[in-house]
Amino acid sequence: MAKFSFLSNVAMAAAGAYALTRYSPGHAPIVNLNPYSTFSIIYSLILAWKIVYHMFLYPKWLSPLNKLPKPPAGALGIMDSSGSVSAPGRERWKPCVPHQGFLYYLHIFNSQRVIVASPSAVQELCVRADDFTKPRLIRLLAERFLGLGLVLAETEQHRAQRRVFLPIFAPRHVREMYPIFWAKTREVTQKLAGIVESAAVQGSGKERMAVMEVGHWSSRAALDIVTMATLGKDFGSVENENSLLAKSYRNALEPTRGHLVQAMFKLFFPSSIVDNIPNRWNRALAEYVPIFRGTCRDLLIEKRNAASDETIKTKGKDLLSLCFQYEESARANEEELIDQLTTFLAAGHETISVGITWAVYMLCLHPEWQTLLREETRAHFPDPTDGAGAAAVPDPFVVETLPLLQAFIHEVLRWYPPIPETMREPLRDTVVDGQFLPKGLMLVVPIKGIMRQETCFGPDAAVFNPRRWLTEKPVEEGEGAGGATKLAFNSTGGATSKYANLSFMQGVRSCIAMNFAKAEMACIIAAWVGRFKFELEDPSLMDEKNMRISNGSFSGRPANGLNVKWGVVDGWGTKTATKA
Ligand code: HEM
Repeated sequence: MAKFSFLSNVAMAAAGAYALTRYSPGHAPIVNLNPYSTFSIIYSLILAWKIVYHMFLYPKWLSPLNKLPKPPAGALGIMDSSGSVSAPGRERWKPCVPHQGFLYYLHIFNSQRVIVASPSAVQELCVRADDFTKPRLIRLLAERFLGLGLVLAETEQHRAQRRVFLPIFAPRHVREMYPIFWAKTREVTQKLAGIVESAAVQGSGKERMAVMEVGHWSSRAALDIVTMATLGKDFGSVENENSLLAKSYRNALEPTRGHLVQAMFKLFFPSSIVDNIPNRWNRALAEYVPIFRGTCRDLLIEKRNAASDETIKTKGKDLLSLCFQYEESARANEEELIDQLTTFLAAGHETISVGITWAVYMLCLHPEWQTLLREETRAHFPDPTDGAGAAAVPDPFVVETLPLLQAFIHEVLRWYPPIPETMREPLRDTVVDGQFLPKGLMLVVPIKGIMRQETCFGPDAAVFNPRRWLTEKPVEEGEGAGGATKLAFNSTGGATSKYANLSFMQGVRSCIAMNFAKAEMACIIAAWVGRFKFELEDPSLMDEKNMRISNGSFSGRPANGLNVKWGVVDGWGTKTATKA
């Protein structure tokens, strides 16, 4: 894209115009034109040549990548936005195209892209993290609100940040967060149960069901949990959907197709121009990003003032304390600390909300799993709607090993990974798995496509089957009868390689909060399936082919939301729980 640089074109045209009018006026493109017109003509010719060369000649005929297998369908025209290159499209056609781990296609404006589709090639991208950075497009899309936090930082800066922030997501520390997960889970579950009950009172009362959009509620709960767990502050989004933080997040940070298109424009034109176009995305960013970042700034100041005791700043494991440690070790300034806070809020909110939404969709498609999970979770979780049970918290060690719940969550994350694809860009010309990849090429890792390939998850990879995460194990002595077996969770799911299991990616750029995410999802899904039964409002969605998936942001979620009929299931029974 650097070849398209706006400034270099202007400079070349200006130099050409100057040279022609100054030294050879008789040979200016059209005799007697003034320098401005000469400049315009030369500029147009440069642009036209670059467009023809970079958009047609090179990608379609001259690029060495052209020899790689390609999508079988889809006219690769100037605006190549055919279905064959969309994320769901890729996943559909890939198994039909024989490949050696790499596929080539042309994206918008015929920009070249290579899909990295084999675990061994993905492994190289993960292991050689310093050679493959996040592409410029991703930085342009997210930098304005995330800054250079952990998601966007690269190489040495990334390593320094990751070292500092790892402890907050260590398994032991995540287990200490269960009271937070559970308190918010109780609050949202009680609120939803109340809505269902009042819908039943107002309606016929027979059905005791209410239609609610799953993503709306999972998003509110996830935002509160991530702010409580990382910033120690409840912004009350479950209580009030228009709470300041929820509203500013929705309006400024929620990724939309508009933001993506705007970021693409920045590949061709300077950010200072694109960011100042008077459109609704820029207006929203200008209005709400300062509110969001201002909230984070206030929290930092509050914590700094409160932490007069140096040990709180240097030994604490909460995010704010770690921010102070980062400030000291990396000599970071306040804006960089705010970058970290916004990064964690954004990365930890949308993904979980999307994961829970897909889990409820899968429960609707597979009602037998509602029954199985309800039985298991009611036996091991306290009743979240029991007003008197506020002090009871599920035991993290039990939750981590509950076979059915864990198997179900892992299969949902395999089948509908909240981040269905990611991208990388080689920092220099390189070779991966024997394939030459030029510097700056956009590499697409089709996380979802890979996890649905038979070569990665076995012959039934293209089927939703939580049982792939279960193994029969002999019952240990002291547990019961000799020779008997029990179901146990197995964490590989039968994947042929660690690098086939990519819901959270792998290596040093993998999700830093994987344990946190799984624990939070376990609490919410257990509480909801224990208390509610689910049915799709639109029965046509029982066929997954009718489910449209949004493709305009980092996460893949139901394009039109997920409206589900929620019904309260009475009873809960005795539960095993620890006291907080
Ligand atoms: C089910 C929920 C989640 C899923 C599926 C998920 C998935 C991922 C994936 C695939 C990546 C790698 C992205 C890439 O390389 O392009 C990633 C990175 C990251 N995630 Fe998550 N994530 C989840 C939840 C969370 C939560 C709750 C947080 C924070 C509280 C979080 C914070 C991050 C951060 C900071 C990174 C960047 C790590 C780095 O580059 O060192 N994620 N996540």
